[in-house]
This record gives sequence, structure tokens and C-alpha cells, in this order.
Amino acid sequence: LSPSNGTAPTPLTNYLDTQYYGEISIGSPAQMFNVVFDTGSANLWVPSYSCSPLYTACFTHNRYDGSKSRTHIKNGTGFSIQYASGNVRGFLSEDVVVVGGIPVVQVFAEATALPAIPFIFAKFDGVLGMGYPNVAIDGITPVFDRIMSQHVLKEEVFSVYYSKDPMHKPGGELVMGGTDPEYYTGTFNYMGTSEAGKWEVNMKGVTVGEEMLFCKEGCTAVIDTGSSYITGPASSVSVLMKTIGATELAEGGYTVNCDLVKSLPSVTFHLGGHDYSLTEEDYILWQSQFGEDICSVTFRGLDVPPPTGPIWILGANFIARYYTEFDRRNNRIGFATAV
Ligand SMILES: CCc1nc(N)nc(N)c1-c1ccc2c(c1)N(CCCOC)[C@H](c1ccccc1)CC2
Repeated sequence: LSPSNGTAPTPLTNYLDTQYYGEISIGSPAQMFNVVFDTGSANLWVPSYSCSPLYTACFTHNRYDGSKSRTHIKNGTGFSIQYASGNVRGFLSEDVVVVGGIPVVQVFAEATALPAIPFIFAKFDGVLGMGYPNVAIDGITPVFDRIMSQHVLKEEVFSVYYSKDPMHKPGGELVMGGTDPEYYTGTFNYMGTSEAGKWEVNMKGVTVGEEMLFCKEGCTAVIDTGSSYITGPASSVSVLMKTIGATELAEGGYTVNCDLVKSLPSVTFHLGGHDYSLTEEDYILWQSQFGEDICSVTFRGLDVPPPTGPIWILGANFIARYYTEFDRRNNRIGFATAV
């Protein structure tokens, strides 16, 4: 912990602008893990040493071995968590977890069932949920709450920077206790979270080019550091894709003709009295595969059933453009222009 200002930075790695993760340790002596700091969930899990060999994804990642840690405390309660892209099952354990140099005694899950789809594609080992306690499975106190109760942070906030340039070092940064002026310009615009207990805000509309096409009566937007893309209701996203001339791929992705990219309209999200625009540079992933250019659109249709849905999820491609401060003290989210 940098003694001078009560903030604790963790550098993040950027994998293809779609996965951002940083290092934590669990146990004594320290066992190292790469985790996504995920505002869309509130539990910590890492692959378990006792993961069945049936699950290949466990063996391509670091696994926690409680028997090798002198501070391990056995628990054994069952655990299961669902994400939009996949589910994880396992059991609970307790040990010393160190995040940004701050140690906490933490109940977390050891994953014993890690489906290959999608975890074989995960560059990270596990997930550290940065959500509110009331979304935590099994009522477990989340890591950030345990850190706040130590009163070592200058402010009860954390901030996330996701770089957009794979060559940029670091690929991103989580700051607990404040913000990092190195990674944003201008001032923060704040908006209250829509219901205390989730990192979501009321959105007043989505504009494509100059025309407001979606969410005209208002809707909910989740600010989700654990999602790669922006998702919206499937019907809205398919209209959006038609408007920009994108074609749908088999697995639900969209591509556009790379020659047309520069003429694509901006997509603007109206949040908290301010407009947050993404240009084609922000929402087109330009990849070269087998010598040809593929321009995929980083929007996905996703229908989240009521009462949670219908919602828009603003993920990594949004956060890469707008540096985000998550304020637990005031239950608000702040955006500033990322550099
Ligand atoms: C971080 C946990 C999480 N939290 C929340 N709120 N939403 C979702 N969707 C995830 C989630 C679960 C699993 C995976 C994931 C994300 N991935 C994306 C990392 C995003 O890092 C910022 C990768 C991926 C690769 C290929 C295709 C789909 C997904 C690996 C698999």
C-alpha cells in the first residue's frame, strides 16, 4: 500500500482488448492467480487443485492447493455461480488473499467444475467480484468490503482503467481507494446507482448517429468490468446491426465490411445527464486472420429475463473509452474521458 495516499494500485493485463485481468495471491506461502476484477459479480473463485481431470479448463490454469497453505481454513459448503458466458461450480474455503498489497482473510470458492466452453478461452484463472454484498452468492462478504472495513483506503471507491492499445503498458489498472490521474483527462461526471446494491444506472436512451433508436422510455445499464462487450436486448441490437450494415455470424457475433468502418455512425449512451459516445474505433475490433482483415462489432444481443432485465450491459469496450470510478461511499458511478 503506497503509504502516502491510501490507494492501492493493481496493474492489469490486456488480452486482445477483450480480457483484462490482474494478479492476486491466496495462501501462505503465496499461490499466485490472475483474476478479472468484475463489477458484475461479487464472489472470488479460482480453480481448485481437486478439480476433476474431466475439466480441461482447470488444467490450463493455476489451481489453489489448500494443503500447501498454512493459513488455509476448511469450509466445504457448495458453491455455484452463473455468468452470461458460463457457469462455475465448486466448494468454499478460507485463506489469506492479498490484493494490491492489502491482505484480507477471505471466504472464496475453489472451482471443481469449470466448463471448457467458455473457460478454455479464459486467459485468467479466476474472478474477483467487485459487486455489492447483496449480489454475493452464499452471503459471503466480498473482498472489497473486507478491505474497506480495515480503514486503510483514503476513499471507499475503486477505479478501473482498461487500455485500448495492446502495446500499452500496463494493459490497464485497478486502483482501490481513489483514481489515477495518469489515465484520464477532464473531470468526472457522476450518477447515482439505480438501486443501492448494484453497479447499474438509469439510462435515458441510446442514439445511433443523430437518431435516438432505443431505450426511449429509459432503461437500466449495468457497468460491468467483467464483460468484454456491450450487450443490449436482442431485438434492439439486431436493429442496431442492420442500421450499421453488419451481418450476423453463427455464434451470435457481428461483422462489418472493413472498407465501410470509417463511415459508421457513433453510438451514444445517455447516462446521468451526459452523453457518452462510442465511435467506430471504440466498437469495431479490427483483426487480421489468415491474412485477411475481419472487422467484428463489439455489441452482442442478450436478453436478460425480468425482473433483472431487460438491460444494457456496458463492458470493457465502453470502460476503455470512459475511465470509471465506482463509489461505494456515495453509491454512485463516475466517468471521465480515458487517455
Ligand atoms: C469475468 C467473469 C464474468 N463476469 C461477468 N459479469 N460477465 C461475464 N460474461 C464473465 C465472464 C465469464 C466467463 C468468461 C468471460 C467472462 N470472458 C470475458 C472476460 C472479460 O474480461 C474483462 C472470456 C470469454 C472469452 C470468449 C468468449 C466469451 C467470454 C472467458 C470466459
